Formats: sequence, C-alpha cells, structure tokens
Amino acid sequence: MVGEDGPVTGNSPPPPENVVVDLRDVHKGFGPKTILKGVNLAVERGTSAVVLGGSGTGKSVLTKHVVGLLQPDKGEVWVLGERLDLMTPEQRDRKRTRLGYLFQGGALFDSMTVYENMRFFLDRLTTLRRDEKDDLIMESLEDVNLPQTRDQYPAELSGGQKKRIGLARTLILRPDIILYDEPTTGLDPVSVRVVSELIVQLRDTRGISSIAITHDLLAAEIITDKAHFLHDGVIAASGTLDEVRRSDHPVLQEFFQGTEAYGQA
Ligand SMILES: Nc1ncnc2c1ncn2[C@@H]1O[C@H](COP(=O)(O)OP(=O)(O)OP(=O)(O)O)[C@@H](O)[C@H]1O
Repeated sequence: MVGEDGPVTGNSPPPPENVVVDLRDVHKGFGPKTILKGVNLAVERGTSAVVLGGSGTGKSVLTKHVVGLLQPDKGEVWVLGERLDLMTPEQRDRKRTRLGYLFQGGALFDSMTVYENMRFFLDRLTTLRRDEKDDLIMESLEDVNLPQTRDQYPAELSGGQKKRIGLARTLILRPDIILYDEPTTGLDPVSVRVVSELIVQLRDTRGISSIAITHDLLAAEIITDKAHFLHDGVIAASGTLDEVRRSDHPVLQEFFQGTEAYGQA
C-alpha cells in the first residue's frame, strides 16, 4: 500500500519508535545466486551497529537495501518508520535525504578543492542560497575538525583526512542515519582511531544512528554498540562485540581467530 501523503507502512505493524532500521526476513539473489536468505536486523536510534562477516557474504548488499539502492526479492525494509521497499522512486529519493552513505573510498574529485567538492554535492542535491551552502560546508568541516582544509586539493591531504572530508560531505545534509562501508580501510592505526572516534562523537553529539561494515577490529571495538555477524545469508549472531566474539558458532570462532592472528576483524 502506497499512501499519497501519509507514511508508507503496508499492512505490517511498524517497529517501535526507537527502532530506526528494521530489516525483516530480507531475501536477495542475483540470477541463480542467493545472497541474503532471510536477514533480520534492527538498529535502535542513536546507536552504532556493525556488520561483520567473511568476504563476499553480502554485507554491502545488506546495507544497500537500507539506502534503497537495492530492492529485496522478499521481506520488509523499515527505515525511520516507513517501508522503503514499498515506496515509489520519488518517495524513496525524498527519504534518502535523511540517510547518508559513506562509500568505500569515499571518492573526492581530485581536480576540485575540498570546498568545491562539497559545493558540487550541494548544488546537485539542494536549491539553497550560496551563503546557506557556504555555512553548511563550514559547519560540516568543523564537525570533522578540518576547517583549515577548505581550499586544499585531495592530493594534499592524508588518507585519514580524505576519509574525514568524505564524512563531512555525508554529514552536510544532516542525516539521521549514516551507513559506512569500510570507513577505515587502508588507514594507519592512528587514523583508524581518529575516524572511528569521530563516528562515535557524531553518535553522541548529534544522535546519528549508524550501520558500519568493517574488517578492522580496532575500528569495530571503538564503534560497535551492537555487532551482527552475517553468514550464509542470515544473521548468525548478534550482541556486543564480546558476546559475538565468544559465540561458539564454529564459523565465528574461525573468523575471530583469523582476525586476531592478522589484527583485522
Ligand atoms: N549488483 C549485483 N549484481 C550481481 N551480483 C552482485 C551484485 N552486488 C553484489 N553481488 C554479489 O553478491 C555477493 C556479495 O557481495 P557483497 O559486496 O555484498 O559482499 P561483502 O560481504 O560486502 O564482501 P567484502 O567484504 O569482500 O566487501 C558477491 O558474490 C557479489 O558478487
């Protein structure tokens, strides 16, 4: 059921008010390959969820459902009280303005300064006045503690700074939820810590809820309120990072033993 003006809820009962993302029995396949086989995952407002799992298990496929980049074959995708999977493309686009997605790599245009990169993004998505855009850009750069980089080019920034600028660009429209796909990949441990602590700071000061995919154990330890381990198309374990780590599921044991040996989650 798609309402013209009212919330898009279909016939199922909505999740409680404090649950901002609720995936219910989500299935997804590509051709003969089934990737998600009934994923259930809920995220509470103002918390950081982390999705763990082996390579190619479907972590990115899962998060792309939350931002409406993929549609489930079966199941329900509740985001901020509405069914994303039942929305028209226009309704979904409107909803997306409340969601931020920090892609792996968080690509910035090399030929543009930090300011121009952010302006480009705002020009495409909003019809704000120039001074309003400038204010938003400066506020977001301050949020990631990098206002001084405004006129620099990406080549002049460190890997960690580039990630933080990517994050500033995601923050600019004041999203309620941010999805992070490998936010610390390729960074040295000091930068991993800085970026991870920034994610926590945004949760605490702005109340931003998030879902992060990470292979990085240090990042997971800093970010995670609730961890979800994806295996064979379903969430095989959920809980605090320690609870998931202590699970006696053999695949989880293998996963964490491997990561402890290599310092990666
Ligand atoms: N649009 C698509 N069309 C066809 N197959 C896809 C598509 N998107 C993802 N897949 C397949 O789905 C599977 C899961 O991919 P996904 O990127 O979600 O894994 P992942 O768990 O995020 O892996 P990694 O940790 O290595 O990034 C892969 O086999 C991938 O090839």
